Amino acid sequence: MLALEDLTIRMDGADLVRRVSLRLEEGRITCLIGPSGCGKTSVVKWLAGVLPPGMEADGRASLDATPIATPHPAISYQPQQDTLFPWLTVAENAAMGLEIAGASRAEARARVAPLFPAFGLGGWEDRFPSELSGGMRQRAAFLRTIVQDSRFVLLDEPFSALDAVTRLRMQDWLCARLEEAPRGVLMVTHDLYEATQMADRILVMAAKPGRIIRDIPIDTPRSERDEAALARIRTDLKSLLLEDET
Ligand SMILES: Nc1ncnc2c1ncn2[C@@H]1O[C@H](COP(=O)(O)OP(=O)(O)OP(=O)(O)O)[C@@H](O)[C@H]1O
Repeated sequence: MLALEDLTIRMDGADLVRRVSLRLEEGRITCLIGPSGCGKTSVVKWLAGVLPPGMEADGRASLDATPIATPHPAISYQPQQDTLFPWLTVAENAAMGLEIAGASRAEARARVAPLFPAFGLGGWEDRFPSELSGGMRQRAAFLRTIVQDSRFVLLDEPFSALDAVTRLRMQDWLCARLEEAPRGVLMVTHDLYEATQMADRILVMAAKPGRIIRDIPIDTPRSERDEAALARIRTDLKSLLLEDET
């Protein structure tokens, strides 16, 4: 289990995020939702160990109850922006995460190669990021992150640039992959459908300061979820988010 306890992030003397705690379990997806600017990305960046200079943070991370410093090899991270290296091909970019984690170039390429078709990138392996659409770049960045063997994965709006059908395909791919190889996922999303379809737990943040105001477990297995029950959860989520705006 990866635990984050009591994270407070300050900027210019004010609390941007106050006392956020959460736990990620292997095999479970936790979605983090909340209004724009409430600090979701900042929480994820802190866990990834890449909080920007100018933000100060107090908080504790632990892995199986042992305190850890971040960045940590058990945690991989896909930022909101695709951050592909423009001078590397799609195949080289996709393999980069594995190479940084210690795999040889050949081994990394062999691991990513079979995944390109499922990611809609078959035939684009030797192209450069500038030749790809925004959605393709996002899928290449997702591939680079998810192919790593880390026990925990932080995904910041991983499917935001995808069309509706591709988005459903990638959501299904991720859920199926997690059934085969359970990992703990923390996913930031603005899409309430995505959250209710995919999450085992939804954490709702409010703004000013950013804090968790609701923790909603969804215990029914994904394949057995009843649309009417999910619609009720989405209605509750909408009211919470609207209340926070007023
Ligand atoms: N690098 C930075 N330097 C200064 N301020 C920043 C930086 N990154 C974020 N902020 C500010 O911190 C606050 C929280 O931003 P953050 O990106 O964490 O929110 P968010 O909930 O993820 O938003 P969104 O849903 O729009 O992505 C915002 O007010 C934002 O303007």
